[in-house]
Amino acid sequence: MKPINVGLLGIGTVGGGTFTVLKRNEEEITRRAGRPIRITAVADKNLELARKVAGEGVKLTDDAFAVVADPEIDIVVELIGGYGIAKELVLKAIENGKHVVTANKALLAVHGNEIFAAAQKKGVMVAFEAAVAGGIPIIKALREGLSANRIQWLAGIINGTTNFILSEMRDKGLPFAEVLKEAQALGYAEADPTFDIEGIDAAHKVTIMSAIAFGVPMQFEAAHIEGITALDSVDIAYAEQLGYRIKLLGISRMRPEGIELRVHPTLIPAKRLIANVEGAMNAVVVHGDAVGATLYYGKGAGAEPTASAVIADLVDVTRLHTADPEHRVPHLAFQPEQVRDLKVLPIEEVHTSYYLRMRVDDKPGVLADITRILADSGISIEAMIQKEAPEGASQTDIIMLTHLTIEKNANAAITKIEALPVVQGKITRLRMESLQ
Ligand SMILES: NC(=O)C1=CN([C@@H]2O[C@H](COP(=O)(O)OP(=O)(O)OC[C@H]3O[C@@H](n4cnc5c(N)ncnc54)[C@H](O)[C@@H]3O)[C@@H](O)[C@H]2O)C=CC1
Ligand SMILES: N[C@@H](CC=O)C(=O)O
Ligand code: NA
Repeated sequence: MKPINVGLLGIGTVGGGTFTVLKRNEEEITRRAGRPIRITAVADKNLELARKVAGEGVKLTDDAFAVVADPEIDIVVELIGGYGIAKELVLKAIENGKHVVTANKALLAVHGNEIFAAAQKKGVMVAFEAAVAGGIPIIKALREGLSANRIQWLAGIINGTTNFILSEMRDKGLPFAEVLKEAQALGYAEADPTFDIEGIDAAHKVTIMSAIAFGVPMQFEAAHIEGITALDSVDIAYAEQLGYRIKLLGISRMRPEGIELRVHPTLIPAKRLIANVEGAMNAVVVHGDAVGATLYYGKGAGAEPTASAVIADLVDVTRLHTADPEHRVPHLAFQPEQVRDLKVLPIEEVHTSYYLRMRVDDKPGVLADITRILADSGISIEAMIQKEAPEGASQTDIIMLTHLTIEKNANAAITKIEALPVVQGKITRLRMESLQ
């Protein structure tokens, strides 16, 4: 059977893993795909690296556009990253009638609407399993496995670097900067690690999941994004005492009036399976009206786990290469003309519950003042701890967990509580999700 020819753009962490796994499992993969999948050209601006990884028998170049223009290439695999040259290369590959496989979530979250429209017009596939949660087949699950459902919400630990940092800080008490360096050395972090720690990478991924779960366009620019840099280790400890874990979650929920799309540190009950996902592991919970809650778990970063998803896409594209475009699974799960223009809700309209930590004067009546403001705002309290003031101290910490409310309600109540003379400084507020 004639092999399918692949041009690999970028042979770094994921590109290197893809090359290695494809070679190692060649026989198994061919049995699945129906024909051999061969990387026949590699472009990397670091030619020495390309030579070292790919060896002999493959065309090597530092000009990625030469691969994209090569008439012998059937599928272009983009593993360079970023929104710059990667966008030009992907659009050029599509224009040249080539299928594209990419792990580039940044590119798809920001320019996906344009890229998928171009691919649709040209009748080529753009496959992106590796772009979300690395090796976990979450795109396949959302796009195909759950297609009977009205998906109601999804929430995931979708950034390995930050989950690794939170786990190491909690378990070993290591400082943030040290753990970040380790995550970089292990190949988990983005080229610019602020994308990881500020929640941007997770927002890219939840934007993509939201689009294919709900049949809406990519709306990254409307996502609410908070990372883990402002997180205080005292809150990690208080959350534990209350039976919760803090995880950086990407959350998207379908509501009749719009879509919630947000990334922030989140308290989740410690007894949930997802609360126990540690290190660079990822996990996503998807809730469908028919199936209920489903959980997907696995390695979300690293060379071979991500290569696993890239190659699964190569197998899919190879199988469907000769199929009529109408018989292929739609890029974004819904038929293109069925994509709905449902907008992302502002963060003030989000429905959630809260963890509040405040420093107060250690005087009688303080608690009554605070609970009155919350009650007047229609916010009920689920749990509370008041720390004993240390010997001789005149102030103490109160930690409260609230029931569900609307964010603007919580904001108004927090402003009123902060204005009380007995409350010192700003209130620390974290969102909580029950994930049931
Ligand atoms: N590392 C990981 O665990 C994961 C990475 N991804 C995504 O996969 C993509 C690749 O990531 P990594 O392999 O980690 O990056 P990397 O930095 O290890 O590899 C990128 C490669 O592209 C080459 N390159 C850069 N500019 C180029 C250009 N103009 N022409 C040709 N080659 C060029 C670099 O020399 C490098 O070898 C990114 O989009 C990333 O977000 C997705 C999931 C997991
Ligand atoms: N930097 C990302 C890599 C995979 O997408 C992460 O840490 O999850
Ligand atoms: Na995946």
